[in-house]
Order: sequence, then C-alpha cells, then structure tokens
Amino acid sequence: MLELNKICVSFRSERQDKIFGHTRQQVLFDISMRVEKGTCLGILGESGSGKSTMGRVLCGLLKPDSGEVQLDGVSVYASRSGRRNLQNKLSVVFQDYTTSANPRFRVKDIIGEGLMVRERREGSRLDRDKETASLLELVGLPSEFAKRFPHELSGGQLQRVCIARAVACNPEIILFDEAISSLDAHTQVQVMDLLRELKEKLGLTYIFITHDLTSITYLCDDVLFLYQGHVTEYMPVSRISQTRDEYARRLLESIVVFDADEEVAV
Ligand SMILES: Nc1ncnc2c1ncn2[C@@H]1O[C@H](COP(=O)(O)OP(=O)(O)OP(=O)(O)O)[C@@H](O)[C@H]1O
Repeated sequence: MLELNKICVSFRSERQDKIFGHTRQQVLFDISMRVEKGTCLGILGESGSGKSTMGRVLCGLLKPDSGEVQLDGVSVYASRSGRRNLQNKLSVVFQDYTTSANPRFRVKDIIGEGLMVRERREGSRLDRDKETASLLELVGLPSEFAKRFPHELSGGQLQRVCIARAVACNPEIILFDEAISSLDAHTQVQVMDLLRELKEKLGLTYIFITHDLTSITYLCDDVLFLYQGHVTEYMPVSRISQTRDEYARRLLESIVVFDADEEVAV
C-alpha cells in the first residue's frame, strides 16, 4: 500500500521582493491519500493544480516540505533504503513518449533500460531478446518492432513501447503522468484497454494522473480531485455522481447531463 500523509510542497518564488531570504509559493496543501494493492487511483485536476508535483512526490523524486510518504509501511524519504524500496517497486510512464524514449535507441534498447533495472535488482542476466519479444507481445506489438527506432513508430505504438519498458522491471506499482493525453481518442481507448488487461494479468497497482475525467471513469477505482493544491474530493469512482464538491460537479457536468433527481450515468 502506498500512502501520503499530510504532504505540503512549496517552491521558491520568482518574485523576490525581499533582500534577505526568499518567498515561497505553496503548491500542495496537506495532501493525504492511500492506494491499496491491485487498485487504480485517478488524480484529476486542471492545469497547474499540482498533479505532476504530487506525482513527483509519489515516485520519490521530490522530497516534500512536510508530511510523509509510506510504501508498505516504510517511509520513502526518511532514509536511502526507503527511497530504494520505492524505486524497486514503482515504474513511471510519462506523457511525452517522444522525449522519454531516446531517439537514437532502438525499441529493444528502450525496453532494455527496464530490463537492466531488473537485472541489477535480481543480480542475474536475462535473455534480453527473449524478454523483449515477450514484452512486445504483452503490449500488442510484433516482435520485429524490436529493431525499429522511435521515429518509425506511431505515437500509440511508441507509448506501448514505453509501457513495455515500465513493465520490464517487474514493478508492483505504475504511475502514469498524463500518459495517454497526447494520443488521439481512438488510440487512447486502445491503450486504456491494454492497461486494464495488464493490471489484471500482472496484478499491478496504478496511479493515473490526468485532466480527463472520462479516462478516470474508464480505468480507476478511486478518484482524487485536486484544485489549486488542495484535495477537494476523494471517493470511489462508483459514487462520483454523488459528489457535492463544486469543482468535481463542474467537471462532471462538462461530460454528462444531470437529470432532475441529480442522478447521472457515468
Ligand atoms: N520546479 C518548480 N519550481 C517552481 N514552481 C514549480 C515547479 N514545479 C511546479 N511548479 C509550480 O507548481 C504549480 C503546480 O504545477 P504542476 O506541474 O504540479 O501542475 P499540473 O497540475 O501537473 O499542471 P499540468 O496539467 O499543466 O501539467 C504550478 O503553479 C507550477 O508553476
């Protein structure tokens, strides 16, 4: 289980109106949440609400000003071993698949990055060609793609390769930061179907950061609404239509029609 407890994050402000010291802009305020094993948590918010900052805290890249991140009862930021524990169990898939995949690498080398992490952790060499072929098959791509460069793939195919790289190191948790946002609607659905299938097959836990409510209702068990660095709603997706939070309702109303009884079918 991955847990955030009263996380606060601030950044140094650009407007320096003090000669000594500096002002800070707080972007996350007392964020608490937990992701149970085998579930998918969606983090939803508009641009600048603090989603990616929260993602960076969750994956061990940004130490919060205060509060605690715990993975299976071990504090992530209290010690080096806490961070290593998280790195061993968590993979990340970013939005920008074009820059997160090295353009000079072939697909087998991109997936090889994930396999290398696993080799280092397990202390043994893997049959890289065999592993790459089975990972490509897992994400619905032909094994011949192993020799291709990123520019020889479509956006959806390249994002599948990035998903294969994330899965290659045998993670327990995958964090997706706007991972499907730059794909067209049809490809988004195909990739979401793939993610659902992988989650079942490999028993994975997902954290899915997005500004798109539709993908949350398609994939997630729970949803957390973030507005200007505050959690305004945190509930099971199955009860999303009952939210009383103004921001959540505004987002909901933008994709579904409420009837007189305020019941919605999402
Ligand atoms: N390294 C940083 N230094 C200073 N300010 C930062 C830094 N990273 C983020 N911020 C600020 O924190 C706030 C939240 O940014 P964040 O990237 O977390 O939002 P977001 O919800 O992910 O937005 P988007 O959907 O546009 O990516 C913004 O006001 C941003 O300018």
